Amino acid sequence: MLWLDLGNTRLKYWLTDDIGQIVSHDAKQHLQAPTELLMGLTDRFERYAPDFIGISSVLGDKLNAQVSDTLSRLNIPFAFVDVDAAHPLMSSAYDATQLGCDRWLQMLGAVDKKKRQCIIGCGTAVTIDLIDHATHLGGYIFPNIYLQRESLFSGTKQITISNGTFDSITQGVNTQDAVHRGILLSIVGAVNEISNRHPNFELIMTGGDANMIAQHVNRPVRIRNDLLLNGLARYFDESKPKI
Ligand SMILES: Nc1ncnc2c1ncn2[C@@H]1O[C@H](COP(=O)(O)OP(=O)(O)O)[C@@H](O)[C@H]1O
Ligand SMILES: CC(C)(COP(=O)(O)O)[C@@H](O)C(=O)NCCC(=O)O
Ligand SMILES: [K+]
Repeated sequence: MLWLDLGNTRLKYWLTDDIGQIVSHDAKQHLQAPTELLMGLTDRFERYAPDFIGISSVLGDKLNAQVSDTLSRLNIPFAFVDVDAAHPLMSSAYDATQLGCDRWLQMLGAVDKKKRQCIIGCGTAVTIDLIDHATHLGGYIFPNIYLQRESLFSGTKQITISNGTFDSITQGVNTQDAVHRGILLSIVGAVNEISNRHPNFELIMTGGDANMIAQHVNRPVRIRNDLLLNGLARYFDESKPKI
């Protein structure tokens, strides 16, 4: 199988064998041109001859149509994930027509009916979602640290920071530190607040910035970078008659 995750910043793929073991995987920045990136990867995909391609995309109809065109040339059946708020593994209170399928798949990949879980996606957007014994209660969406820095940069005259590192939440005594530490605190603070409000929910983080954020959270966080892949596998396993 070939599994594709088209996020707002990166395309991730996993090639798995008959028993579900990963034989090849990678994550690449697509710079809003996922089809060009996919075309460059088709040789590699063809070499593994997957019998199905399962896709999670949050890139919208126009880019998804281009992705479909590109994949059609491989002559391998493929399907995009549709959010199902009444899935047998997890029901959701969220408007299913709006919920990002990556968010949903990350939850589907983690859900455990015996637990209370808080899934934090640390991608282009930071998302926090609460699941109570396999019912998705809803969540929150934040711009990630880089988007926050860009908006501060473009909305002010005296803040011209374009680089620097997000490594501390201690107060800053110069603009560069105040900006970076303030932004990191806004995300870490939100996670800590959710953690305080929902002390019985296990904190689970995934996505490109998970390690950076997790270090500053005041409660143990489980990092799981297999959630989306796990969600894709669970989804297509349930919907097998369709493929
Ligand atoms: N090699 C990399 N290229 C781009 N971003 C990376 C890389 N490694 C880690 N990241 C971090 O990953 C974040 C994007 O996370 P990701 O989960 O891939 O997002 P999305 O699903 O929105 O594409 C970026 O904000 C960046 O900080
Ligand atoms: C919230 C997201 C932008 C996160 O995307 P990502 O950071 O993984 O690229 C994406 O899941 C999305 O576009 N969702 C639609 C809005 C919603 O979930 O309500
Ligand atoms: K993502």
